[in-house]
Amino acid sequence: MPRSHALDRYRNIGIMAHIDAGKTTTTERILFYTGKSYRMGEVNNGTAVMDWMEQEQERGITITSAATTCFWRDHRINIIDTPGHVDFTIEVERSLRVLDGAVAIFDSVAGVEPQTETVWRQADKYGVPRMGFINKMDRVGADFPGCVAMMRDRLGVTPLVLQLPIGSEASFVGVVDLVMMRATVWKTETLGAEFRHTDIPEDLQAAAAAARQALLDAVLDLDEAATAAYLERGEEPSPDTLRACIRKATLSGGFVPVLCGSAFRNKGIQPMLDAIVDYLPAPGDIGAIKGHRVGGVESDERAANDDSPFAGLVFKVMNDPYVGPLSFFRVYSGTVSVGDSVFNPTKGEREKIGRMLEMHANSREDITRACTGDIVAFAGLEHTGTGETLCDPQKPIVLERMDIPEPVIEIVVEPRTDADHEKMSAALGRLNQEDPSMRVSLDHESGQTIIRGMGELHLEIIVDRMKREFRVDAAVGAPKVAYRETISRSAQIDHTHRRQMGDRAQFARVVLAFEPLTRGSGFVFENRAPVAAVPKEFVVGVQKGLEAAKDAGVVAGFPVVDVKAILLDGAFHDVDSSVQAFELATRAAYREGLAKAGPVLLEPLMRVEIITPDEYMGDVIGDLNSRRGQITGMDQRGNARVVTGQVPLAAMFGYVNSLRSMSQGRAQYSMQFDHYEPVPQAIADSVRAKVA
Ligand SMILES: Nc1nc2c(ncn2[C@@H]2O[C@H](COP(=O)(O)OP(=O)(O)OP(=O)(O)O)[C@@H](O)[C@H]2O)c(=O)[nH]1
Repeated sequence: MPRSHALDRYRNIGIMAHIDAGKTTTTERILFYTGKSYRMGEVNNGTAVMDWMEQEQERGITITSAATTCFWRDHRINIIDTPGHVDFTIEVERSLRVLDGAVAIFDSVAGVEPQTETVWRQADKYGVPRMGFINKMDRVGADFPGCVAMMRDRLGVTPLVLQLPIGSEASFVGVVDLVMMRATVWKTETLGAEFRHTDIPEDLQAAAAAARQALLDAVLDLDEAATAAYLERGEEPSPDTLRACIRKATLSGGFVPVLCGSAFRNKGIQPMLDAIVDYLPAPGDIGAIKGHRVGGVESDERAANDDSPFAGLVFKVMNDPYVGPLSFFRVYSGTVSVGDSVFNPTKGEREKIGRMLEMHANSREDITRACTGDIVAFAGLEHTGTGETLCDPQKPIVLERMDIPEPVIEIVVEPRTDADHEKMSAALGRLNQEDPSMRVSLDHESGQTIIRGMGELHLEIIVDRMKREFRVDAAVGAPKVAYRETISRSAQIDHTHRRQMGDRAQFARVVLAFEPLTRGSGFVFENRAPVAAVPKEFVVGVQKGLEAAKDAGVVAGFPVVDVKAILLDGAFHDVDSSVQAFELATRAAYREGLAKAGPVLLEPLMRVEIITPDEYMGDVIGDLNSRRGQITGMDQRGNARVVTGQVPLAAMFGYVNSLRSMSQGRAQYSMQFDHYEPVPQAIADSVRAKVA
């Protein structure tokens, strides 16, 4: 079966934005104009077709990244929705991993907002070419040049202004197209509004000429012949030549085409679609995808074409009410058909491709084959989770895994009945498969289940889904800071476990050293004991003991990280020693050893940015200081002040309400995990007192 579109007619793109910049509205419009959305959803009344989950509709925010296929100018555009809320960074990373280009939506009044900056930096990491769409040109205070300047200043890019707005705020009617040097004006604001091309309005001619000149200066030297013709003979480049130069500049990174419009008023969407086709990369432009060494699988790469061995990445697993778990998948190389048996090299398991779907905004189509560049959903995969590779079993490759951020906040959930208990473990297993940034663990002492996540909202949504989708009835505790524990110096313990139980005795001796490691190393075990002192079978007991013990430290029972435990020596008895005896000896040695090694409590420190009108600046700073915050920067942005700082998460609960009342609702903030740091002694004491 031949492919429907050549690979150079594919665009796998993401739409990224700060909350409320208009990502959902813009996506909706794109789907409408590309003809796949039959009913126009409006975010304000909660029927947007991209937002499928109930929670999203209720909250009016986009949480999951669903992929949607649509068509424009005989190109196949796959849109991967990326969330704007920083609680969902992992979702952003996931989608950035599989998209080739992105459209960043800016609010013309707010400009470059903190989360856009965050997502922008993430996109830098993945080298994703981008274009900008300055939305909401109809809003009071819309400032196109201000936004462009902010892109330059805050994002450090060279904006390629391809349009100028005609009118602003209520009088915004269209754009000057600087490639064609003509105006595009929308007749009405209703959906499906037609546009017409006219001459550039007189009062914009000088500005348009200057902006066009700036554009030529920025990109024309990417085409030698065009530069020569222009410089020597004064010949203007043809639109195609100019577009080719803009494309080259965009793909090389650093240059960002900028367009404008108003998604809500249906202006500017069609030219944006043209620009996606003209300037954003096709899968072939990205080059071969690299795999990395894991276990027996060597590092390798795959060229992006149908003849390469099959390989691709599951970037999203979501539970679909009709089909069950759906795994969104990007094919990087080769092709895959229904009935194929493919290989998951991370799990070492085969998967059978039973059903394959192409997702549209509000319909799905069963397909039998997917080719390089396609984004499809597999139904019924058994073993594969988010971030894992599926490939040709004869040619295994592991495509890179994504960075998963540290969870900083936790809640305790207690199912009401035994039946709920069972449902809950199934539900959490499923949710975890969808979302590797949530962690589930069992408190060994209390037997309670603990869920850890990225932020209050993240946990709230997990619990909400557990209750609604999986019908689990559970008592849920208040969110708490996910503290960690570590040690500040090395210590060595020689512990002998001896116990008489009836006519049986238990014996094990372990010599364990505990050493601090650098942040982010986790808990590591090393065995250096001679086999004659501790035979292999008993080393298992030591490992088991540490495994169980590391979840609870000696300061206040939080997980222990950045510690190396080394088994140096030991002793056993032919009859009385057992795995269990070694496990018990290790647990005792662990408690003693950690207590000797200067244990400390670590807390998550958050990077906070607050944007406030000048008059509340003093209050905002005073309040941050009272929250143990450290101010790291103060800046002016437009007529607002920007305060940045680091504040312990523990001091930030309910901050949104304080800030609101402090500034009469005018200040905003955003917050993100930065690193773990030791807690001051007085605070550590109070945390311990609360836990005890
Ligand atoms: N005036 C005006 N309002 C707009 C425009 N585009 C979107 N909006 C409004 O801005 C609000 C946010 O729009 P969304 O499309 O939900 O923004 P979003 O970026 O998807 O937001 P999240 O899903 O929360 O990340 C809604 O009330 C929209 O109606 C626009 O062009 N002009």
